[in-house]
Formats: sequence, C-alpha cells, structure tokens
Amino acid sequence: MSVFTPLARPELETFLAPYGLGRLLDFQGIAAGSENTNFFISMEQGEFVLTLVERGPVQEMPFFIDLLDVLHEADLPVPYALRTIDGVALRELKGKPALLQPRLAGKHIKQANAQHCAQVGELQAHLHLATQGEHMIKRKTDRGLDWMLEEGTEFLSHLSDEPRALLQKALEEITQQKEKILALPRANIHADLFRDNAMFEGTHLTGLIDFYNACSGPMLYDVAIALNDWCSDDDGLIDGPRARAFLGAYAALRPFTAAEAELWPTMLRVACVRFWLSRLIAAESFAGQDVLIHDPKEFEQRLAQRQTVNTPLPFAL
Ligand SMILES: Nc1ncnc2c1ncn2[C@@H]1O[C@H](COP(=O)(O)OP(=O)(O)O)[C@@H](O)[C@H]1O
Ligand SMILES: N[C@@H](CCOP(=O)(O)O)C(=O)O
Repeated sequence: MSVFTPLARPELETFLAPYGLGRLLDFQGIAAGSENTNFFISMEQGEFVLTLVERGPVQEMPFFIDLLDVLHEADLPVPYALRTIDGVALRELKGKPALLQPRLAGKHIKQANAQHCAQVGELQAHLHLATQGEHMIKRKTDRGLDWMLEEGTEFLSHLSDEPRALLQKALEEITQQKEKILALPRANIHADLFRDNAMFEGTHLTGLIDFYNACSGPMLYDVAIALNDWCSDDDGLIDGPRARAFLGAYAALRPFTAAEAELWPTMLRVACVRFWLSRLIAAESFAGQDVLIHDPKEFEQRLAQRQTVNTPLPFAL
C-alpha cells in the first residue's frame, strides 16, 4: 500500500482547521497510487483528497497549482488546490508539501470501451485547447526525450537480446526524429493519462486526476500516451474500434496536423519507451518494498506491437 507518511487524527485536525470546512468526520489512507501519499478526507462541508508530495519535482508545485487553476477556470473537471481562509494553497505537513483538493466522484474503470475512450479523447482535446499558445504554462518534463536516451542507454546492458534490440532500435529512432518531435504543436499536457488517472460514474467521465507528470510538450505525445493505455488489448495490440473512437472525438475538437499524422507511429513508440523505462526503474528502486509497481513487460510488449501501426491519425488533406 502506498501510504508513505501515516497521519494521526490530531495533526490532521490542526492541518485542516485553516480551510474552514467544519469538523473532520473521517479519513482514510488510499492504497492506490505509487508516487505520493493520499488520504480521503470527510469534512462537515464535503469530501476531499489530501496529497502529501513524496517525491518528484517538489519545487515545481506552483506550476501544478497554477495549471489546475487554469483548467478549473476553463470548467474542466479536474481537482485543484483549495485555499485556506488566508488564501494559502501550498502547505506543509510532516515536512512534505501538502495540498487539499475536492474529491471527484466516481471510480477508475479497468475495461474501457469505445464510449469511455471517446470521452477521454474529447476531454484531452479540451485540456489542450485551454492551454495552447499564450495560455501554455512552460514546464520542461523531467522524463523527456533526453531522459529516455540517457536512461535507455543505461538499461541496454540490463536486458536480454530481444528486448535490448527492441530498445536500441527505439532509441535510434528517438535520436533521428527528436527535432521533428519537438517542433510539433504544443500545449500543457497531462503526460500520464492512464485509466487509473480518470474517474467514471457508470459510463460518464467525471474527471482527470494526478497531474504530477504534467508539463508543456507536444500534444501528440499526450494522445499517444493515453491511447497506448486506453486502447490496447491484452496482447498489447491497438484495438481499432476504441482507438478510432478516441482519435475521432479528439480530432473533432482539435484536428491533427500533417506533421502530427506523419509522426504518429513514431510517437506511439516513444510513449511506450517512456513508460517501459520508468517501470524498469521503479521495479529496481522499489524491489521488495510495499509499493505499487506496474509491470514493465506490458510496455515492452506494446512497443514490439507498435513496430507497424495500422491505426492512422484521422487527418483531412
Ligand atoms: N481528487 C481526487 N478525487 C478522487 N479520488 C482521488 C483524487 N485524487 C486522488 N484520488 C484517489 O487516489 C488514488 C491515488 O491518486 P494518484 O494521484 O493517482 O496517486 P499517485 O500520484 O501516488 O499515483 C487514485 O487512484 C484515486 O482513487
Ligand atoms: N501511469 C504510470 C505511472 C506513473 O508514471 P511515473 O513516471 O510518474 O512513475 C504507469 O502506469 O507506469
């Protein structure tokens, strides 16, 4: 279970008092999640989630707070940092940066269908449209192309022949296509829009959570990351109907460009490399600990399946 920092009721009550949300009724550590410590918090005035930031770009918390404010003001269903009565958003608890956010209704779905995928594609397009151009808040990801090349090269010697050849080929492609990828249309991107970062009530998408990988970057990269998770079957193949539903709903709001259509197969592979590597690293660094670790093999398999891509981007000439 990923509650890295346990909390006792009195220290939580002291922390929550300045929000003016009434008495603390109940709280519960959340087992899901792998990066931060999260608690469901029931107050007299509603349901909230408290996050203690355990690792990652702690000094960049103002970026995440600002981005979620922009998305919230654009009426998109995302959590955002609640302010204390004195207007403070970013606080500290047990020496960790701490945020209190509204709790979104619903739960994660395991089996996505075309209807789920269309809603996620649509919401992702809204997220990009709200943060394009002068609205984009700059933040360089710490897991970008240079990181992939560096960590990937490091990992080659840890792998057996077949995965090593697969990774080597992908790293060469990243080196060759890097400039073109970086020139694609940009916005703020979620960069981790997996099923476990979206909430559904029945078939209705109630919102997106966990923006701690968000950054400024190519919108197509965000699409590829999401599609690899939402539209893959158990063998790692792209499921045509789900992928077309996702891409069609997205493109109806933000049509893809010719450059994006050309780089689509590359981008699907880059998005596989990103999570294959981060999972390999997590599996090594958290081995034997009580932390949720996702299977790296899943992305090795997806990368192998994306050597040919039969689902083109819907793109009108
Ligand atoms: N604002 C929220 N509303 C509802 N549930 C949330 C919210 N934030 C987090 N959660 C719950 O907490 C879990 C872990 O949150 P997440 O941000 O994904 O953690 P981590 O950063 O550790 O991966 C989610 O799977 C979800 O169930
Ligand atoms: N969704 C990811 C986990 C989050 O990525 P990280 O880079 O923040 O560890 C996955 O399923 O691997």
